[in-house]
Amino acid sequence: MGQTLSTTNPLSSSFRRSRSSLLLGIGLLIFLYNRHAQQERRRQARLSTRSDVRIQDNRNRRSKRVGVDARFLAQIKRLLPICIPGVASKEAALLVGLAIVLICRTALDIWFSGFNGHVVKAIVSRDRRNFIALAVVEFGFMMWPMSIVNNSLKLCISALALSFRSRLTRYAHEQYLKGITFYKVSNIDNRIQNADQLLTQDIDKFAENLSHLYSDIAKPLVDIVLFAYKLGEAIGKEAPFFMISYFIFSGLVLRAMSPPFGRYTAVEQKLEGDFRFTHSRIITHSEEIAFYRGGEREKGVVNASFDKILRHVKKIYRLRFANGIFDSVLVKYCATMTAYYLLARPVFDPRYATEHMGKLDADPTKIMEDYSRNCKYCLGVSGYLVNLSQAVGRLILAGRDLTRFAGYTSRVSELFDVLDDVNNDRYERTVVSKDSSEANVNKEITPADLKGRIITQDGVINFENVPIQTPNHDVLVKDMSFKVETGMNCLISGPNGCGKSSLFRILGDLWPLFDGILTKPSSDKLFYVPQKPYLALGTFRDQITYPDNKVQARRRGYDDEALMELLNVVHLSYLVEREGGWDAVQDWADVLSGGEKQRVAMARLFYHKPQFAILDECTSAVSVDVEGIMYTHAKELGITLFTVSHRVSLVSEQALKYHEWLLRFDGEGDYEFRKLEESDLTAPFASANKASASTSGKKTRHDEEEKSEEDEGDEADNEKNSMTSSNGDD
Ligand SMILES: Nc1ncnc2c1ncn2[C@@H]1O[C@H](COP(=O)(O)OP(=O)(O)OP(=O)(O)O)[C@@H](O)[C@H]1O
Repeated sequence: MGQTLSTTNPLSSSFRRSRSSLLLGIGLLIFLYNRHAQQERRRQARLSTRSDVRIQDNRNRRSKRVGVDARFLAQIKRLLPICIPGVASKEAALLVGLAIVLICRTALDIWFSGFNGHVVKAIVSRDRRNFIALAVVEFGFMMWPMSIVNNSLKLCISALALSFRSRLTRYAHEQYLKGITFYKVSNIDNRIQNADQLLTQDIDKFAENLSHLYSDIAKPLVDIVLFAYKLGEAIGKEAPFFMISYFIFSGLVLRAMSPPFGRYTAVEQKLEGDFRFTHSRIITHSEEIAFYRGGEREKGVVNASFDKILRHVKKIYRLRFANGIFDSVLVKYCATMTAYYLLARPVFDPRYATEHMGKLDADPTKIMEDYSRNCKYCLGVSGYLVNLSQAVGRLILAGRDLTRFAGYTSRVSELFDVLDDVNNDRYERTVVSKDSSEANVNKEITPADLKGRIITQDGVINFENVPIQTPNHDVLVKDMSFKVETGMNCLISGPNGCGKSSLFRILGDLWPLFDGILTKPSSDKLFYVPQKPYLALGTFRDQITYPDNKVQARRRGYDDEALMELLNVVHLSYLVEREGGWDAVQDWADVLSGGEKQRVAMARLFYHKPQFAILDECTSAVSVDVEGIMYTHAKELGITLFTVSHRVSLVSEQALKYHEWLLRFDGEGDYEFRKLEESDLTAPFASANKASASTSGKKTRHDEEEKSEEDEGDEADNEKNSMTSSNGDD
């Protein structure tokens, strides 16, 4: 029989008897709350990456302010439609599913809190039948929905994160690999320095945080409302209010007092990245380092980098130790005191109990049941007080994580902003000032700056008053005019950095056309063969047909037999057998020698049969006889050649036979374009080439260059002196 609690009530003695276990229980529940909070923190720490909240202007090293503000909301507004394209999308369905699972989870928590109380009551009152009905039958039945709901929650969150990542990554790939945006992002615009990291890790972290954020905010909110209501019913309305207020207060104090661990994590990740980089350099350049016996030197470099990490991490540990003491006192022990007070108050204060709970039951088993329901933590599912505390704790942590999430949001939306801009011919670039006393300057290129006009026409390349200007706005040649038609094979020469490659970057649409008129065939009819050819990931066949794949090659009439004919031309047919057939997949950059790579690139040129080919010192490692065969074949295919070399005299006699025109830069802003003349070839070089070609027959251009090294200085002078006119159209 229940009766109103009074100071003489026998209930007081029974309460005293169970007081020690009650105190133990409260301590346990606070400990468990704190453990949960720690687990949450650890989970979030795992989510952090090297980029984390490092939102920095890479050039100027200015830290951008990233926070939960209007800018953040605008960025979210922009990114959300990419993640959730519509109400009929898979992501919308997953969100609804997740909401349903979250509600089920809360309903089960409430059920369990009550159930737990009943079990304790059955044990305390030694009611075996009731205990078996509860602990075996009811629990045996309910464990299935509990297990299913818990795992559904994890599944929904993971599926949502994966869907978000998939949407964002595909969108980013679409933008990044559209045309040559990937080139422009790193070569013309320089707002983002590490597109690879943004496209891989940062998008992934953003998606993961976004998917968790929904459950991390929605579920605690639902829990707080429901458990506060239930707890209010059980021990009075003031209790949940008091507990929530305390957690909010402690959360705010902790937030204000904590050192900037987010920033420290970012620095740590950067140092880790630098450390990884020192090791990856050793792997990439292992051969060169081994030849130099540079192990000791490299050990110094990697150890220095590792020491920086150690120093930083030790500093973080010291700060965490000091902060942890304060954190424990405020969140763990003061919260324990608050909970003691709240749970004991109806027992000690009969007026409060009568006022808030009607009357308190005197039956000790009922008190035990109430205690269990209200606060006890059992089998991972907790009572009202623990649930409420956990919900508030999760909300506080979610608030903290929102700042980190704002960091990811900023990085991902910055990536998309830059991609958008670049795709619309808007570029921004921080230019390092030539005068060290001046600050770096920000330069912009907008569509209004691009006054040049491109006319697409087959069989001709015509530069009319085109400036050769770098993305930094450095003018290499102020005003260039020359015209090359089909069959006018042309040598391009000039000193280092004079603008030879820049000319072709403009021709290939890699760099913007600031002024003048450029008439040229469409980009697919121009082909660039660099000194170090790019070898793609894929089969041996792919190396010849790049960027076409097998199917596209077939469509162009190239089966394996036809491709073998191309290999015969460049004397590479033996490679098919050596490397295990056309479908063999290797790391081709490692497997092929320098000369083989260049010959693969020539075979690729013949496969594409462009109208014009730019040969950028691409035969330097090829034997002279094979070089001649390649030029002949190019001519037979009707490919007009632009061959780049620092000096005319360094071009082999073989190559010269196939060129009639000369475009020569003087390195000081002037150029000449005219017919190639005998006098352009200095006698010693011509004879040296002839001699080496006739004696060895297999000598490479490198060998020839070395032989003539001594004479290079004189040759350069000769060339400069032979410049007759400037800015002249032939
Ligand atoms: N992406 C870029 N942004 C800004 N400036 C660049 C860029 N690429 C090259 N430059 C600058 O343009 C100038 C001309 O470079 P370019 O590559 O055209 O020289 P080059 O004549 O081909 O030299 P080399 O014979 O050494 O290959 C150099 O001063 C170089 O620093």
